[in-house]
Amino acid sequence: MVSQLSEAVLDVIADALVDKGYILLSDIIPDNVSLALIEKMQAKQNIEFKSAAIGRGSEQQVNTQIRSDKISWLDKQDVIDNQYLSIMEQLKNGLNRRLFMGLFDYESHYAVYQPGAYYQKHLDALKGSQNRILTTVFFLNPNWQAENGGQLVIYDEDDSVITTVQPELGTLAIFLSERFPHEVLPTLVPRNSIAGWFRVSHANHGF
Ligand SMILES: O=C(O)CCC(=O)C(=O)O
Ligand SMILES: [Fe+2]
Repeated sequence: MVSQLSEAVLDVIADALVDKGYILLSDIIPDNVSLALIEKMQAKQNIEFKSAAIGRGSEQQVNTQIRSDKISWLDKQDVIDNQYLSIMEQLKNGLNRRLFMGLFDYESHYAVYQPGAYYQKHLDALKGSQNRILTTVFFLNPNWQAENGGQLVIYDEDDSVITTVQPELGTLAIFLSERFPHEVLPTLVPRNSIAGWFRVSHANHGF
């Protein structure tokens, strides 16, 4: 069964993106999907995860000074990955209908931050690059304790903290990729998440 995002939830998300550029949600991904994603991550750990790189194309490099998570990309062909991806597809269509954002595709990876891992403050997209438009981060850690660290800190354009997000199971953060610098504080215990980005089609932008 494919879970459905209600029109009311899509309205709330669209309004928040217009008003503030970001939103934190809980309870929009059904528990059975979250649990399947957790199991999937646990099964994959240590086999299929690779050190995450920064930069794009030929400039890609692993730099553990900046980020030290390990990642594994989601795949539409995988039944469990597809449960999450189909909800993101509904989000994409719902936002395009409401805001004419022209979101075209979505790429996402599981990420595991082992004890000591972090991701220094960064933007997910260069201003004006029109590559990554909207970022999503979905957390998969039941009973997260604040003293574990590992929070996602989101800053405004003047580098003041807007919000500090505990990576608790079921929380989904959505924010405009070019607008909000953010960082993952060092975690003391393993921290699991799925980070994803909606992109526009380059074909629509003269490339
Ligand atoms: O896991 C998180 O809280 C955010 C990860 C992140 O910022 C990224 O992968 O670009
Ligand atoms: Fe990021």
